[in-house]
Amino acid sequence: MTVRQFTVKVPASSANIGPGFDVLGIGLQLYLTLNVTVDSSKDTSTDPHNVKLIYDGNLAEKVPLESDKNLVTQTALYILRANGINSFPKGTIIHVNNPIPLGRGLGSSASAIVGGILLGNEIGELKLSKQRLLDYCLLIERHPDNIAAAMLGGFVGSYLNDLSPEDQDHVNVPLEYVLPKATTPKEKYISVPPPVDIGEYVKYDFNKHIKCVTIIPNFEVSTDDARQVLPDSYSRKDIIYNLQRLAILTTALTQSEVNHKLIYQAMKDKLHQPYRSGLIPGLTKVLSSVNPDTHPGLCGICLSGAGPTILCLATDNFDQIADAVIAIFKSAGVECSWKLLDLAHEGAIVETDV
Ligand SMILES: Nc1ncnc2c1ncn2[C@@H]1O[C@H](COP(=O)(O)OP(=O)(O)O)[C@@H](O)[C@H]1O
Ligand SMILES: N[C@@H](CCOP(=O)(O)O)C(=O)O
Repeated sequence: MTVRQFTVKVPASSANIGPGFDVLGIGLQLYLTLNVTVDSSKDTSTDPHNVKLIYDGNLAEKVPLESDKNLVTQTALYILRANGINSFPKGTIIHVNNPIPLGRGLGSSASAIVGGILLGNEIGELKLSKQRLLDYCLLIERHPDNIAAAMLGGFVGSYLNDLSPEDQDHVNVPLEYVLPKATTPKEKYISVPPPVDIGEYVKYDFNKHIKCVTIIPNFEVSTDDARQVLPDSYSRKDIIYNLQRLAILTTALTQSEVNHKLIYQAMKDKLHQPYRSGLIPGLTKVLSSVNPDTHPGLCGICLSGAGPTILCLATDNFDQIADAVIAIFKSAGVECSWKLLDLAHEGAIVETDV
């Protein structure tokens, strides 16, 4: 009888940080954990790929426990298949603990994908680097911002490389070929590794006095839906508006003396937030009424990821800032909870139990 045990731990994330749509992300100290045991004496044969999944967390009733339907195990099966392995070993038991709320803009899907890729890397003993594992993640979540933050931790910027036409076709395959559905023909399953170096990533410093106040409305916005409402093209004026702020923001957040007003202005956006306001009652008012003059200590305010969570970066007065946002949402008929979170500087890890 062989027993193997390890734990995968992946931080939540907040993507975009205002002007950095699909570019910036920060890892947050709220962790998806996968406690994995492989014990060949345990019978897991009722699952098509030998896994018994146990899930604790928000909206647990919505999370499938079959390995070919659950995002974490589907993702692990993709990286295993791409490396010649078609199943988990017999007796694989995965206990998932997920405090990251689903569909709220705190990167739950990015954490699940990064967790699934690390799970597959460990189960298959593939020993791939994080840079290479990010290539696998990007075949599933095709914007790098929160994937990079979840994998690497800290405050991260990323871009996607120009690929050859064949590599670009590979990256653009329908998602159901990467994470097959029951209706996907077997011959369409992606079972080869992704192109190498799909993206590039840099970690910036981040002033340690700046904390993340996350105000979480009690409804979900699917990231897919929130991307559907965005236009296909933008005016030169709006693109320049965001580029100017992005250039200032990545340095402003690193400076030892926090310049609240500079950060506040640099966190404004014209590429995604205005279009998403139709999905999030109260958003326009929240973004226009809570500022460093009305709420000292606030550095900047933006939609977290695709929303509906609001991210306030702040050095002080966290409760008052959260209360102000909650009151505005309440007047729009939306109830919220909130969390004060620090940056997760380290990113995703695998801890092997002896
Ligand atoms: N730990 C998890 N296990 C299984 N599925 C998950 C997990 N985390 C997220 N998901 C899936 O991802 C969906 C949310 O993804 P998405 O719309 O991108 O929102 P988010 O902003 O939370 O990433 C969930 O409804 C669920 O289907
Ligand atoms: N850049 C993406 C980020 C989505 O983040 P999520 O946490 O909401 O999944 C976007 O804004 O669409």
